[in-house]
Parts: sequence; C-alpha cells; structure tokens
Amino acid sequence: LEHVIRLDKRTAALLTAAACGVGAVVVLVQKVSRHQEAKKRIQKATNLRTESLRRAEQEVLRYKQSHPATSSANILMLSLSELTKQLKDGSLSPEDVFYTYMEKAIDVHKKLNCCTGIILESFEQLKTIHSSKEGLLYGVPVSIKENFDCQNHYTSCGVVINLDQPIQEDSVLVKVLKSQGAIPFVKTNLPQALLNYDCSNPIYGQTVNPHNLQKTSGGSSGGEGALLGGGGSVLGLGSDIGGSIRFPASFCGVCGLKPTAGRLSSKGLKTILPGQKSVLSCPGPMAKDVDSLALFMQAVLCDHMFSLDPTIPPVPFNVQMYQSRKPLRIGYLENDGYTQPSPSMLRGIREVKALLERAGHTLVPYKPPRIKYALHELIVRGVLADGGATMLQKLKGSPVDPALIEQVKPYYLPKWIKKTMSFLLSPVSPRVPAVLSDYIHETIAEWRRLDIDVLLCPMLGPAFNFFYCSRLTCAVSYTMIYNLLNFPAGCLPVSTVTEQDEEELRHYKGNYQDMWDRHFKKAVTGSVGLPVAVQCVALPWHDELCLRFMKEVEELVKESRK
Ligand SMILES: CCCCCCCC/C=C\CCCCCCCC(=O)NCC(=O)O
Repeated sequence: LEHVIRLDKRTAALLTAAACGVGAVVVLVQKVSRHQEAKKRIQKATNLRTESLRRAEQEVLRYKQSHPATSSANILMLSLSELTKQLKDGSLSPEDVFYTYMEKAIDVHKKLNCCTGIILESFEQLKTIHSSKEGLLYGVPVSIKENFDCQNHYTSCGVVINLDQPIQEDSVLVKVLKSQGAIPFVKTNLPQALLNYDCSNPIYGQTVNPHNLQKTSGGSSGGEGALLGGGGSVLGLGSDIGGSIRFPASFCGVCGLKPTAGRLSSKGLKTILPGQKSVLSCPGPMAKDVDSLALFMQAVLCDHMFSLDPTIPPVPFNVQMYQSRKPLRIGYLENDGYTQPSPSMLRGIREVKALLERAGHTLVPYKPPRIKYALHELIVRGVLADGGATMLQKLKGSPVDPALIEQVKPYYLPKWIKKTMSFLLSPVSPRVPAVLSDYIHETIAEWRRLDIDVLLCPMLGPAFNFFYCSRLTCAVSYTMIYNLLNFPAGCLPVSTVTEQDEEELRHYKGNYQDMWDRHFKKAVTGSVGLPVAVQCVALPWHDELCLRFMKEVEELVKESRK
C-alpha cells in the first residue's frame, strides 16, 4: 500500500509539473503571438502613413510644376483672419492655399514627426470646395488630432489595440468644419493612451518641439502643437482632459482654448476612459493667434452642430462679449501652493499683470481653495477610481512607451499593495489624499467674494526635456483644476525664457522640496529662448469672455514689444 501511495504521489507531482509546463508554454505562445500581432498592426499603420505622405508629396510636386507662380511664403505669413478674407474675396485661391500648407506640413513633419497621416480625401474635397464659399472657414486647411474620428482613418489614441478597423464616419466636429468650408488635411500625433502630456507612442513615435529638437512638443495634442508651432498648419483641433490643448500650446509657442466641456460636440472624439465623469474631456481649437481660436468657435457653434448633436446647448458665439473692452476685475495667481512655478512662468504672470493694470484693469490676488484636496481627492480619485485598470486594459498586447512607463508603473501593482502604500505613505508624503466636498461651488463662491470676472494664472512651461512628463503628473495642477471645475481656460505665449530665468532656476527648490520638485527643475533646465505662456480662465459657459481676455493680453504684449 505504501508503495502504491508513493507511486501516486510521484504521478501527481509529475502531472502537476507537466500541467505547469503546458500552462507556461501556452502563456508564452499567447504572449509571443500577441507581440507578433501588435508588430503587424504597427507596421500596417506606419506603412499607411508613409504611403499617404508619399502620395501627398507627389500631388504637391505636380501642382507646383503647373502653378510656378504660387507665392507660398506670402500665404504662410498670413494670419487666419487675413487668409479667410483673401480666400473670400478671391485674391487667393483655395488650391494655392491648400497645396502650400500641404507642402509645409510634410516638411515640418519630416523634422518633428508630428503627423500620423495625410487625409488623402482632402484632395477630393478641394475639387468641390467652391460650393462652400459661404462657410466661415472657406478653403482653410485644418489639422486634426488623431483621436477625432475621420472616415477611412484609424482612431488609435496611440494604442495598438485600437488599430483594428478604419473608422466608418467622421466625428461631428469634422463634419461641421467641412460644412463651413474647412479642409481637414492631416491627422496629428498624440501620446500612448492620451493620459499624458508628452507626445510619444509605440505606433508613430515621439513628436519633438519646433523650437528645440531636444525637448518634447508636450501633449497630448502634441502633434498639433508642433505642426502649428513649426508653421505647417494655421488652425488645429485638439482635445483636453488635464491640459492637453494648453500644454503643447505653451511648449510650442501657440494659442489654445479648452472650452467649457459640453459647449462643443464630443461625438466621434475618442477618450481613453469613456464613462469617467469626474473630470471632463473636451475638444478645442489651437492656432497662432487668439482671433483664430474665436473664429473657430464662431464657425462650429452653428445650427449644423446643434442638429448633429442635440445634447449641445444651441448657443451661438457671442460676438459682443468677445469684442467688449469694458475694464475687468481680474484675479491673479502666482503660485497654487502645489507646483512652484518655474522662474519664467512667474515672470510671465508678473509682466502680464503689470500690463493689465496699466491698461486700467483691477488685479486681485487669488488662491485656489484647497488645492491638495481638489487634486488628490477629486481628480486622482475621479480619474483613477479603477486604479488605472481601464488604461492598462488598453495597453495590453503592446509595448508601453518609454514616455509613459514611469506614470503607469504604480497602476500595475496589485490592489492590496496600492491600498497599503496609500495608507502607509499618508503621514510621510504631503502629496497623498484628504477629504471630499462640493468644490466647484466653493470655488465659484470665492470668485463671487472677490468679485472677479476672470483669472490670470501660470501656464506650465517651458517645454520639458524628454521622459519627464510621465514622472511629473503632479505638474498638471495649474491646468487640470479647470477641467475638474469645467471652467473655460486658454493659454497664449507672452515671452521667451531668458538667461536670467535659467540662472534663477538654479535656486529653484519647489513648494515641497521633494522628489517631484527635483524632477521639475531638471525637466525645464536648458530652455533659453523657448516660449513662455500664461493661462486665462473664466466661469463656465463664458468661453467668449475667456477669449476676450486672452485677446486683450495678446494685444498688450504685442504693444509692449514695439
Ligand atoms: C499627485 C497629484 C496629481 C494630480 C493629478 C493627477 C491625475 C493623475 C492621472 C493621470 C495623469 C493625468 C495627466 C493628464 C495629462 C493631460 C491629458 C489630456 O488632457 N488628454 C486629452 C484627452 O484625453 O483628450
């Protein structure tokens, strides 16, 4: 009997070992085949991009040979309002404008890797564009961030799992832009899974900054920022859940508006956390000047959008509010108490504050109520309520991009470890959760108490060195708070980094003097000459007031340079 038991034990051990072996082989085979599948999909997507660029380049060459008199340099110098005027009165042809921007976009892409593909259908659209002459954007080539659905193109959001089928239908905003005579001509790059303010993914690679190739363009609408900053587009469409329109605008020296979420249609705009409602994502324009942002808003806030997406309040653009010049009471913020601004961010605020005061506005110091609570309790717990599980789901079967890895490492930890770490770290780390409350109304009450119309606050910058964005999620404090509050917020360039700013950075300590503060200092080091921006904010649904404030800052800065 003993012999039989011993034999049975041995058999059981052998069978268990064999089962484990088979299991391991199955897991390995699955992993290898997922990896192969991912490689195939990436190859297919990049081949499509290369082919679209090749065909577009050929078409440009053909056009240039038959139209040698086209004055490209002159077209590229025009602001959007001048361009639309000349297209309308016929002094410029849509063909000349289209081929000029197509050539320039390809050229900029070759330097900055900012496009995920050319929208070849735009060549067809150009042939019938004369029927849209009444449109506010007649003949204007517009660049589109990759996460907006465009018929026949992928909407990957930088993740391989989404490289499944090309999209069947244009997003609402793309349809509306076309009906206003705009020509969506190129799709632009973004970071893997969108929840990052760098601009790199395993499909299309890293987009770099037009002012310094050693810096990131910022993200997530980083392809837009780079293309616009490099002069390859005059108007772009981005999206923003934490600053993704404003970061690349700031890093690349262009303007961007995150409108009130719900003002523009998000139908056909892909996000990585569908159903997450605590912090709202929304589409918005990016361009070289504030008037272009306003023109975009005026064009898309039309009956066509309201009928394609009846969830959007049918409120057209308030031109009167945009053009008003009545003196404002302006709250101003120098340091939110969370991320200490870099010297150039702070100088930007102080210089603009002085210009606004000289122009007759009243400036009132402002501090966001309970910033740590808003960031930790409301934003982190809202966006990462599932411990990052939804995001990790999207990364399955594909390499994690080096520009994202530091951010997602903690998401991979088992739930019990995350909970224990959060509990254990709370006494030692000042940057870990607090309590809940009705924060939006508390903030509005503070605005009412101070009697302020708008807010001037720092905009993160200058452009970061590579691989720092994923280590510095805490630096979204100046932008993501307005997604949480759902206040419209825009940013515009006001200066460039000086030698003096760089010198002062050597003494930067940060509000906490912790690991993040040390990372921040390294992230913005070596930035002389790069753009410096400020952020302008208004109350919900007052998008036109936000733009009007931005416009005034833009004019005052321009005037001060004369
Ligand atoms: C430790 C406190 C930090 C406060 C905020 C942390 C929130 C953590 C979650 C993820 C990081 C978010 C980075 C956001 C970057 C901008 C993303 C964006 O706007 N994407 C656009 C879009 O999704 O359309």
